[in-house]
Amino acid sequence: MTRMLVSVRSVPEALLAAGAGADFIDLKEPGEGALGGLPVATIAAIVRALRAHGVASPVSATIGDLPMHALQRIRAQVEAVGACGVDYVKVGIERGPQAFAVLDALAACDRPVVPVFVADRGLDAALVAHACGLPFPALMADTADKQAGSLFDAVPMAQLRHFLAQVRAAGQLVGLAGALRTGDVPLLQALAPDFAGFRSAVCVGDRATALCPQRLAALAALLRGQAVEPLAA
Ligand SMILES: O=C[C@H](O)COP(=O)(O)O
Repeated sequence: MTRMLVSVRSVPEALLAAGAGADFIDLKEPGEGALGGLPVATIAAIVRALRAHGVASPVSATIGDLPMHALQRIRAQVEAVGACGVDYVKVGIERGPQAFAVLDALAACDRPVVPVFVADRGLDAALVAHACGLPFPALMADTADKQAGSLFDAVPMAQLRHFLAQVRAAGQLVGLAGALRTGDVPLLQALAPDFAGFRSAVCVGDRATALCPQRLAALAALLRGQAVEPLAA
């Protein structure tokens, strides 16, 4: 079964997502871009609060939307976020020649990094193959432009299948995200990634607004294969 990753920005949101059955709690500031970063003090506080409430689910956090040429800042931010006690540090990977060196540098970090391929212009199979040869625990695809439709609008199904097959063959976990909606669940179930990431689909309004408990519960049920009443748009 595809596990549910939910992106949250605060302690109350993190506890809400955990209570709704999120398998992965992902810490980010959705108002700051696709991989918007939270202050490290906030990340550390959320991790502490989750553990204090007995939530054992893995926690990931993003380093913010940094360009591929900012390798020093990427490294420093991976270290700072990793030191907050998260299980995974997510780093956005923009396609282009510099991305190969960034992946090499991330693989050499002492932190468990999950590269997130920014897939608005499709996935670069050579870049993915490079990441598959490095010791990352998981690889993800996501989109930057959340207004342009979902990941399934940006990347052909055949390319997504190939991505999953490549990552699985390397023994890594594979995750998909990108403005995924409840209507995309059948496509997700057809692909069966190890996990799928959500923010837009579980908010009251756009992804920068508050989490909606009803939408969270409905999505969790759908991913478990349960029938749910349609929610108002
Ligand atoms: O990592 C997952 C993302 O935060 C998903 O956000 P989104 O559903 O708005 O694309």
